[in-house]
Amino acid sequence: MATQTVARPPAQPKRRRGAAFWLGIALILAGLAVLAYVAWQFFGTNVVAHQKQQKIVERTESAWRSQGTAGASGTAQGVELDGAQALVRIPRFGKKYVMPVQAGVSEAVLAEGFGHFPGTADPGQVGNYAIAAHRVTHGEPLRDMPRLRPGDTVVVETRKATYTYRLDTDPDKLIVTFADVWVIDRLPTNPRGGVQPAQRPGQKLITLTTCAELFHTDNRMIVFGHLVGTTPADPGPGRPATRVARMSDRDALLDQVRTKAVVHGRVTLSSGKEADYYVDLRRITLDAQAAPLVGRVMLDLTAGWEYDAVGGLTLGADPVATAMLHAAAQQGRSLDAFVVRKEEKAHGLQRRVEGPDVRGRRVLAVEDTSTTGGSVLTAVQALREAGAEVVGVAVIVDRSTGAKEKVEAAGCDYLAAFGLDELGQSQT
Ligand SMILES: O=P(O)(O)OC[C@H]1O[C@H](OP(=O)(O)OP(=O)(O)O)[C@H](O)[C@@H]1O
Ligand SMILES: O=C(O)c1cc(=O)[nH]c(=O)[nH]1
Repeated sequence: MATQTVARPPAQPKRRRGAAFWLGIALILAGLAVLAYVAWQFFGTNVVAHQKQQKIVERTESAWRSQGTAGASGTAQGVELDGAQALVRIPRFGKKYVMPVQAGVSEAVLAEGFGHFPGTADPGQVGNYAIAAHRVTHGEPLRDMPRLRPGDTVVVETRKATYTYRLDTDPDKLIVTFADVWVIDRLPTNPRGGVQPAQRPGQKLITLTTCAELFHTDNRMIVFGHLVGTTPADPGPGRPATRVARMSDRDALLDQVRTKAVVHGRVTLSSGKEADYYVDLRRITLDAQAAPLVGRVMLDLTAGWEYDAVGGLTLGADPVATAMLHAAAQQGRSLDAFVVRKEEKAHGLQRRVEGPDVRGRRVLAVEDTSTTGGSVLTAVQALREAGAEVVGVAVIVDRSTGAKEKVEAAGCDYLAAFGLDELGQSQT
């Protein structure tokens, strides 16, 4: 059988790869390395940081449980060996949100959660407890900082106590450069005269700082708040109960409102609307046990505002204002009260706003409950006509039926000590 042979093609001369080829490969590899680095920074560090932060939280809680309030601890490079200095919870960020706080603001500390600015107050102390955290990368503890609102709480737990701070400012309204260190001063005073805490010495403040934008920036977003409650920690197993857990004023007042003031049944409201429940806060503001709590809680709620007289539309506002007057006096602070009549008095001095003159003064308008906001806005209008500057509106219970929006549309900030959710009511 004849065999066929296939002629082999002539061997190709080997092509030599030029410098341009290798340069291209090097650039691609460098590009991939940069991409990998960016991906690591933006995603990888988050995964690792979350795991690390959770471990620190667990270690901290277990150390506090086993050693009690007097437990021993040591530090290395500012970081407690047996866990964090404190744990921060921010209810607006969800029930599961808990982050460790460690001493200093070095990269190593901030990679593990919050850092506590050296030289600033400790939690619960007079002065300014100033803490910082990343907005992107390393677990992103403050990614959602712009969602925080005045009135939100920040809860700081230490081995010895739990401190509840209430935020007074809007993070979107204060962006500073990294060189603006006044924000962590004992009593921060804005050199440009903008957003700042109330300028009263002796307050217990908190400052949260993070990056102002999601990508690299030297600007910082800032929010200020003040202490509204302290609950000493349980001393731990086998330790003498020298201090027992005590309800905060706010919790005690909420308990009083829930048990004494909420009445179920069909009612017609002041606005003429109908509802399935009524919050009769006169049963609170005129109650021997609850009224002193009203004074302290409302002062705490509005500690971020500067005013020297308080009152509102008679009758609901009257005992709220006098409770605040007495609570302020107990704290060594001078606070006048006033009453806004529903109509100008036809005889006597024919005044609409009774009490010390409010002309030219910064005043707070209060209310026991707000439904439509109509009553408190009547007071705001009368106060403005009387020459007062209304710094804000504060109510004990907000029924979540549009009062906040209406008051804000009239140019006043609005704060409520309790919302509908805390009373366990739905919106009718
Ligand atoms: O936000 P609004 O829709 O205005 O409703 C709230 C108002 O209703 C209640 O007072 P009410 O009118 O019953 O009068 P009183 O204070 O004289 O009892 C309450 O004390 C508020 O003042
Ligand atoms: O809207 C109102 O009139 C109103 C509601 C409420 O819960 N409590 C109250 O005193 N007034």
